[in-house]
Amino acid sequence: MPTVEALVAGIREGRRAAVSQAITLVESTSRRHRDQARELLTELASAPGESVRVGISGVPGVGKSTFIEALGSRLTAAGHRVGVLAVDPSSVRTGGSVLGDKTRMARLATDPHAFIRPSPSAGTLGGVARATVQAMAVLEAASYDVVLVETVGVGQSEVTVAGMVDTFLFLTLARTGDQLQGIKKGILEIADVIAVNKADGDRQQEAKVAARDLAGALRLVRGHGEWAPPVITCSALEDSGVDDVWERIGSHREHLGATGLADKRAHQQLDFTWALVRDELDQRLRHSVGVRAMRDEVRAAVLAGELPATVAADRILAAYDRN
Ligand SMILES: Nc1nc2c(ncn2[C@@H]2O[C@H](COP(=O)(O)OP(=O)(O)OP(=O)(O)O)[C@@H](O)[C@H]2O)c(=O)[nH]1
Repeated sequence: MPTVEALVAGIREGRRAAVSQAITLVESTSRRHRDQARELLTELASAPGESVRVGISGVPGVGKSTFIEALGSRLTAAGHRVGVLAVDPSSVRTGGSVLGDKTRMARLATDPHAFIRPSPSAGTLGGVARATVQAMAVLEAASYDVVLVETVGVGQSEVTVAGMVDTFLFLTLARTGDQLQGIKKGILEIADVIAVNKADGDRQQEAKVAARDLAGALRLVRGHGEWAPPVITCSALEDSGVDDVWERIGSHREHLGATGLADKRAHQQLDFTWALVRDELDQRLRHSVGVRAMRDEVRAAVLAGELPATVAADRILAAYDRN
């Protein structure tokens, strides 16, 4: 691993190897690497790059990779530098595929103006989020002016990604029957733009109907005066409507305005600060010598019904504090 100084220089020149090594560094959980990563990010922060941060989510098979390939290729053709990151905290990969898998974005993977990085496999969502936010800073310092963060439509990962991007795009499919059944209410609350994908062939009409239904449902969820997330249709496979989605992302940005965007990012930083603190405390608790020494005993006592949870928790905390 090169020195932090060399990495910073390489990143500023936009050299891929340096970007890649820096991301490996920020993904590492070793103490020494964490210290180096902190030093690196402090250096990079002195020249913050301005970028468009977009989260992209949807259930496995909705077409996220295909969509990112289509959108990313359009953007690089238009002169942008595009970074693609992924947040996938599940140990068992969704549908067997790795998010951010380069083989599924073949064109973008060989595009000199794009940088794709699969999700770090590090266990907890907090750990993955931490690495991703830092990887985003590395990409921005290397002049990637659009960063796309892919995540799956399961669990907490969408909320986490929504907390690190400017605009959150939710990809969905037209389904027969109850269109909204498969869509969690929470998603409608965090989505800024919704696109019904696979609107091609004989599915176009169905997709339009689904988009209209969804737009109706959204009106019930969102209050007056708030940003009304547009619901549009697209086909990532045929690359139709993808430009429209990008335009809507731009509209959302305009709606935020410069101060709105700065404010949103500042609050994200604050939330992230506390998330990091919680994550670190959790790590310390796990590695606490005092807690380790009594963990098995407490476990057995709680399982046997001999120790109430409240008392057990107090004992664990006392052991941690004594450390
Ligand atoms: N007809 C049609 N098929 C599509 C479209 N977009 C993606 N597909 C197909 O849907 C399948 C899944 O696409 P992916 O892009 O791998 O989907 P994904 O959401 O990234 O999937 P996971 O990584 O498993 O979560 C592939 O066979 C694609 O070719 C589209 O716009 N129209």
